[in-house]
Amino acid sequence: MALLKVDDLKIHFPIRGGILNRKIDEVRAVDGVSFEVPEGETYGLVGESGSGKTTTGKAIMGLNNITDGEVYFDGNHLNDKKGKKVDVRKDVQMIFQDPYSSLNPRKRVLDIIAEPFRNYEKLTKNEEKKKVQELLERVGIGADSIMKYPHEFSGGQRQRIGVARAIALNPKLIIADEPVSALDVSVQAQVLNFLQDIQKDMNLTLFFIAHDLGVIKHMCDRIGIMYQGRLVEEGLTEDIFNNPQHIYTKRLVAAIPDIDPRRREEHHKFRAQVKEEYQQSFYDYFDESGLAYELKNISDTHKVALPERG
Ligand SMILES: Nc1ncnc2c1ncn2[C@@H]1O[C@H](COP(=O)(O)OP(=O)(O)OP(=O)(O)O)[C@@H](O)[C@H]1O
Repeated sequence: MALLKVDDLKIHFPIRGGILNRKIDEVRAVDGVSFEVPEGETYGLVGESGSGKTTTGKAIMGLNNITDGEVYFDGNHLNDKKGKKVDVRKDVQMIFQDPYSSLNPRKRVLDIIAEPFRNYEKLTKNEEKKKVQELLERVGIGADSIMKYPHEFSGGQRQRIGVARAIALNPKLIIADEPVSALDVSVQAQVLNFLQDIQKDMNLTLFFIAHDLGVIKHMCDRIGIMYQGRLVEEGLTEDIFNNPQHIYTKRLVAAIPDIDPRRREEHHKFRAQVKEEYQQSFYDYFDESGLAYELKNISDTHKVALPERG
């Protein structure tokens, strides 16, 4: 059974205006998204800025009001209006994009990491200290760092402290929202590998949000490609990379710089094909699919000239 099941999730935010502050329109941040994540696997949600990835992640954490659709976690219906409220705060933890702003600069590592479990476990001061030291060791930071402040650590180390805090309650699912995009490229791979080790060790399920397909390829068993609040394609990572179906996915895959010299020629061919297909299908697809779509926006984002209308 899937640990996480999201079924036709919709999250619309009202846009208010006028002197009466009435709802005049809405942003369809998430507009009918479905996927399942089996226990112990990593699911990647990829898409450009504003496509609805974070809004989906927050809905799983219970941090967003759901307009329509269902979220099930570990067999529990999380947004059943008539049913009993299910509290997933202990089982679902989040790690954030920016390790510089997500740790309180005025708190010591001891308090940062102990904070989540202080609400759940009544430990003595000594037991608490021991537990934090064990967690620090586990994430590869010396136990003697316990009295330090966040500014005394590098970005990669801070992200490890964020992970120590996230795993302190033995969660089942971790939502990682762009966990390495604020880090130097040189430390990104280290942090990703470390996350995978922790995942294996603890049989964690990971929900991984990123805009970088290279990162997603490295980490995920399955991926969903999100575009303007919808999943345009969804499946096993390998299948999506080897045989992308949707023109938007093809463009993302074609944009990955391929550093394997044996595949360079193949990749160049694929790029040329995608370019042609994109030109041909551009208006067909975007006009008829009903996706709200701003021409200027995509040409700016992808730094491409728009094709002539045929
Ligand atoms: N509380 C809110 N009220 C109104 N609109 C919102 C709210 N939260 C998000 N949105 C809008 O919903 C859309 C999706 O945002 P979201 O943050 O989920 O995208 P994203 O794919 O995670 O992008 P990024 O990578 O930039 O974080 C955006 O247009 C955003 O402006």
